[in-house]
Amino acid sequence: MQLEVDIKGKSFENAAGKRHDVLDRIAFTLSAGEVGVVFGPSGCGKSTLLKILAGLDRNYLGRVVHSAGARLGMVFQEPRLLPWRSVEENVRLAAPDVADGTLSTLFDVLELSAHRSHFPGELSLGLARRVALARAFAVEPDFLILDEPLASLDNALAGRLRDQIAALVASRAMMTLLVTHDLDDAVRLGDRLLFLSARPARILHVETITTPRAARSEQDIEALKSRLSQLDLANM
Ligand SMILES: Nc1ncnc2c1ncn2[C@@H]1O[C@H](COP(=O)(O)OP(=O)(O)OP(=O)(O)O)[C@@H](O)[C@H]1O
Repeated sequence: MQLEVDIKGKSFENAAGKRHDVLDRIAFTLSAGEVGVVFGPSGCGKSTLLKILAGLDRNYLGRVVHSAGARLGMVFQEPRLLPWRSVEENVRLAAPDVADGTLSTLFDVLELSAHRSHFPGELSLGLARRVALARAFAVEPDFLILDEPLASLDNALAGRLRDQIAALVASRAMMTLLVTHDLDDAVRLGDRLLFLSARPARILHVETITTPRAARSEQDIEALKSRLSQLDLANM
């Protein structure tokens, strides 16, 4: 299972017909079992890139090749749950064939077991994000896209959710692509970090982390962060 991305450009037109270039050349591959992290300044085109990779936007130059039949799981910045359906129904609607055991394990890992019958309006943002993650994983995806899954959560909650995501990602050999603004999350979760430029986004630097996620010590993480934060990305 592999994703091959070779985007040569993406632009939008404003109401006056003026072209607005959002993506420049973006080429990379991602294999099953790998977590790619897209890291870039606000507004550089990350969500636009994810929409293209998810097949939601086909209006771009270049090509994106997925393996035939690849199942996609996607978690947006906003959890997008159906408000009139319970937590469990939200997940089952997306994954009607999910086995009861798989669902219980997922709810267990994401600490959602006590919330199965709650409705989205009763959930905090952190809980709603976990439901959106459960829904994406219940589909047993081959390609998982996570758009800033830890944004707007306090440090303790974000840390717990990051560990839960790491556990879920390790449980299935899929391709994962995660967008984040946070270098710490990037080096803790990613195998390949794609550093994007300001708009129109192009890849400035690719960092491949060879130490497996579970074997990365705090010292490794700090050393990596310190080296990456010294990259002169503005002048690449
Ligand atoms: N449908 C659209 N029509 C016109 N312009 C758009 C559209 N979608 C996005 N843009 C523009 O494309 C640029 C990149 O937006 P995008 O949301 O992809 O950036 P981002 O890197 O995900 O931002 P953030 O980090 O703030 O989430 C912005 O200038 C935005 O205004």
